Order: sequence, then C-alpha cells, then structure tokens
Amino acid sequence: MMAATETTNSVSEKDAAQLAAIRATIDRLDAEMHERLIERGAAIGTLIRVKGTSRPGAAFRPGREADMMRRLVARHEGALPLWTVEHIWREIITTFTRMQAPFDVAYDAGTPGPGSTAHGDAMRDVARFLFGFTVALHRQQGALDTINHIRESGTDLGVVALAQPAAAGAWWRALGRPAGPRIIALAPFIAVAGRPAEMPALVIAPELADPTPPDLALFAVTALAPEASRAIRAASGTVMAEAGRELLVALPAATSVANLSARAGFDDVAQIGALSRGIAIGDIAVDHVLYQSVAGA
Ligand SMILES: O=C(O)C(=O)C[C@]1(C(=O)O)C=C[C@@H](O)C=C1
Repeated sequence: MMAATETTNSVSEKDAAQLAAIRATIDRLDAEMHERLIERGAAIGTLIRVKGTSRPGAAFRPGREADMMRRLVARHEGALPLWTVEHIWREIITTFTRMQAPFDVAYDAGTPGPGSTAHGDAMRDVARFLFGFTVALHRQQGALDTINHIRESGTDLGVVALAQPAAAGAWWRALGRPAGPRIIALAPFIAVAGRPAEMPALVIAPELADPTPPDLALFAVTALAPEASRAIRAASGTVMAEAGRELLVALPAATSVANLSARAGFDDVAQIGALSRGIAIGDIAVDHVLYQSVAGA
C-alpha cells in the first residue's frame, strides 16, 4: 500500500516537473513571438517612411500577400491547422496595413429575404477571418451597396459573395470605372477541407498601387455569341459569374483581350480587377483556373 502511494507520488512529481518544463518552453516561445511582432512593428515604421503611403487604404499589396501565403503553405507542417496560421497572418497583415493607412471593411450581408441571415453570418465570418478584429465592419445589403460604400468612403475595402441571388444581376458592372473600386483578391485564398470562413467571396478595394503582376485579369463582358464560354475556357480562362449575357470573366494576365473579344464575340469589355491564384490543398473541388492545386498534408 505504502509502496503504491510512493509510486503514484513520484510519477506525478515527474509529470509536474515535465509540465513545468513544457510551460517554460511555451512561455519562452510566446515571449519570442511577441518580441518578433514588436520588431515587425518597428520594421513597418521604417517601411512607412520609405514607402511614403499617405492615401488611406492604399497600403495593400495583394500580390505580395499572395506570395506570403504561398510561402506560409510551403513551410507549414505539424498538427497546427493551416487556417489557424493563415488567420494569424491575416490579423498581422491587416494590423500593419492599418498602421500605414487607416481603413474599415464593408461586407455584403445579402438582401433581406430567405437565407439572408445565414448569408450575412457567413460573410461576416469571411470579413473577420480576412481582416481580424482591428477593423470596424460596415454591414451592407448586397453587392451593389457594398461597392457603393467602398466608392463613397474612398478608403474602405469590402467583401462580396461570389454566389449572388438572381436579383443582384450583373453587380460587377459597378466596378472598374476610372479610379473606382476593383476586385483585388479571392477568398478563401487557401482552399482546404474543414476550414472555417469558407464562403467563396471577392475582396474589393479602391484603386491600389501594387507593382506585383497578378496571375489573372478580371473583365466584365457582354457575351454576344453562344460560344463565348467555350472560347474563354480555350483561352485558359473561366466564367466566375453570369447574369443573362453579362459575364464576370477571369483570364491569364498575358491574354490579348482584344483578340479573344473578336473571336468570342464580346461587347462592352471593361477590366474590373485582378487576382493572384489561390492554393487548393488535397482533393477539394475548386475552379482550377482560380486555384493552383498542391498535394494534401
Ligand atoms: O510590403 C508592404 O508593402 C507592406 O505594406 C507590408 C505588409 C505586411 O504587413 O507584411 C502589409 C500590407 C501589404 O498588403 C503587404 C505586406
């Protein structure tokens, strides 16, 4: 009896010593991460001086962010969910972008009607996942109100659901006017089974000064001929949304749009943004024009 108790005590003492050592490691790692974040803040202070960003919201570099996310996916390993790391970096990037030039975020909460609560909740999750909790969110009724908010604010970004009710029509025609809002990114950027905030959406921003060449250019086109979709696919492009003859088309950035328009019978072609291709991990159903696939973990 005595011996058994002694054994239990000595095992729990060993456990306690081990736990204390693990917690000391965790505390050291936490302190290191915090120090690195403070150091990152100081680097951004220098970047602000060099970059000289003065226009609010204009500090975003979506192409660079896409590169950062690709490197994050490439170096990731272990049990930590990839989307946790992605979200931590989204919070970091938003916070540091806001230090350079302040902005809020508008989100398309859908138009009142059946399913609008679920739509609104899902889009709020997308907005919080992408931009964290340092931004104020402005709830909007649908895609057009979101775009109008971005235009009127002159500073704010927004998220719009890719799937819209038929009543939304060709909402993307409101984009791309000179110096007007345009599509800058795809959400989710990392498509992986089980992730939160998985509602397909587009990030829209006032005109930016991002020197990174995008993978895909986005156009609003009116398809005059029935073979338009086939011609778009043959040009390695994709139709992201359609409303009657109005299409939202993504094409590889090097595509000659004038030639394709003549071949495919497009009218009223307007560039409405650009994208970096996302990353699809493992066996997940995605549009392979919009996502580059990599093997699952
Ligand atoms: O590299 C820049 O130009 C930055 O503004 C820095 C930073 C970042 O925090 O890493 C912030 C915003 C940009 O969208 C991309 C990167």
